[in-house]
Amino acid sequence: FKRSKTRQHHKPPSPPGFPIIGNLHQLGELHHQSLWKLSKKYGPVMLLKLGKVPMVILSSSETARQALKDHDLSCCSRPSLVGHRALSYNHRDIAFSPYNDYWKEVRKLAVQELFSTKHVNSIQPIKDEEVKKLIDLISESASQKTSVNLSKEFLTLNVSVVCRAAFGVSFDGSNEKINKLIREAFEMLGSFSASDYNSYIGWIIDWFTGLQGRRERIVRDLDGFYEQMIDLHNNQEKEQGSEDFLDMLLRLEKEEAILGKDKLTRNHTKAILMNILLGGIDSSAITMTWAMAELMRNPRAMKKVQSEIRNQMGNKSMISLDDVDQLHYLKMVIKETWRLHPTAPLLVPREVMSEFEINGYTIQPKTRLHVNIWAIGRDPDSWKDPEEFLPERFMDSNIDTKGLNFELLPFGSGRRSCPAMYMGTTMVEFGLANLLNHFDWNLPEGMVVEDIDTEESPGLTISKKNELILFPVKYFHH
Ligand code: HEM
Repeated sequence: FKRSKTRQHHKPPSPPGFPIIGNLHQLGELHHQSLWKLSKKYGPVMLLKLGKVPMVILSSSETARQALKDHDLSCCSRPSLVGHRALSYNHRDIAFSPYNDYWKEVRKLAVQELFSTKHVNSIQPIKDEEVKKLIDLISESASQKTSVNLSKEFLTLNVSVVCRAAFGVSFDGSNEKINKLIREAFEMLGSFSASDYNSYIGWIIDWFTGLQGRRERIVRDLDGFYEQMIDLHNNQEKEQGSEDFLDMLLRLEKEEAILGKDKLTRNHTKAILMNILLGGIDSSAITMTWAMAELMRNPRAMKKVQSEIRNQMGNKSMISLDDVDQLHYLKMVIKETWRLHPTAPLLVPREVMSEFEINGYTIQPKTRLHVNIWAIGRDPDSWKDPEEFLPERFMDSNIDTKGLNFELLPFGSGRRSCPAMYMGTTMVEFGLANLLNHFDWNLPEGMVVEDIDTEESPGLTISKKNELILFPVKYFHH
């Protein structure tokens, strides 16, 4: 008895659940918030049962470090979830692929060809043009004294940049449909599907709640969109040396290239397009919207960031990527935005491959693992006055967002961290710097600072639920 007891696994604490559903009912609409509340009672390593599936939630920087650094290799696979599977053509993408040779090679290819500093800098002219277009559009609103829906405009800006940069395709004027499709896809990806927790009756529940139908429609619409992009591509005359990322994928497809053990097919190409489309557009747009919302809620920080930009840039009509490097307060504003509003609050779920321990608790293979970076950003052990938006907290600190400071992980950490950190960060910094330079921003008539809410809409990524609508006033340098 003594021997069997010492061999017993030490399970993390769990909130009590119900038979069959386990803790599913405790997830609420905004999972990260419900899990944050539960973690205050059950601690930074918590085990939940979703149906039969064990899920561990880590809610402190220290436990995140243990998982993502010390045991990264034991937990860097992804679970096979119904929604992810459908959107990724059976995990043929980068983000939802399990840890295998295909994933290693396709990620390496994307890092070299698309996300490298060299490539990101080479697409700067596209960003310049698209940001200029947005400035012109907002200037028009300023002169007409009409409002601008920043949530929508940031999404449109990022659709244009990403589609032009990665696929060489412009969708001027037809972005509305894509914007909606992307948002719906993320909501679907973040919703917990019953089929993932009960393989016998789950699909009936999903069918009954309409999730299955919605999923099928989104997958069909996105597929149509990729086809459209590929067609446009095939019909374009390309000059030599002007191959973009999609050209390269189509070429590799033709050459029947092998990545890991997989021969690259049309479905692989589409799955990779999905990652770029969903990963690339939504996250930057969401961050830009939250940053503007927080600056509007904190006029002192708004004044300070605008003074920095305007004093340092003089009357430059366009702030370049190099200029942005000198804008230290702007960078602090963006870090503070990511602390309070991380794009993917629970990161992308991981799956444990081999047993390891965190804080003395055993984490078993096949467990789903989430790191609640939303909770970590509000942890009073890591942050003083965590609810306050205070960019100055980064003034004398070395904390950055590259995945080595576990109290701030907007891009995750370890093998599965975001491969497009540089691309995402530069997009956010560049876009915000220019808009803050060119315009002052007012609230709609009758609205006061306290009326700007921070309600979130659910999903794998959390956008601002109520759109941010502001009145621009053109700023002229004296
Ligand atoms: C502000 C911008 C961005 C933020 C905050 C962000 C955040 C994240 C996060 C939190 C993850 C999951 C990390 C984990 O599970 O540990 C991730 C993964 C990923 N992101 Fe980003 N991202 C951004 C921009 C982009 C862009 C521009 C692209 C592509 C064009 C992109 C493509 C990806 C891909 C492919 C993965 C999956 C990596 C893997 O599983 O190996 N992201 N991102």
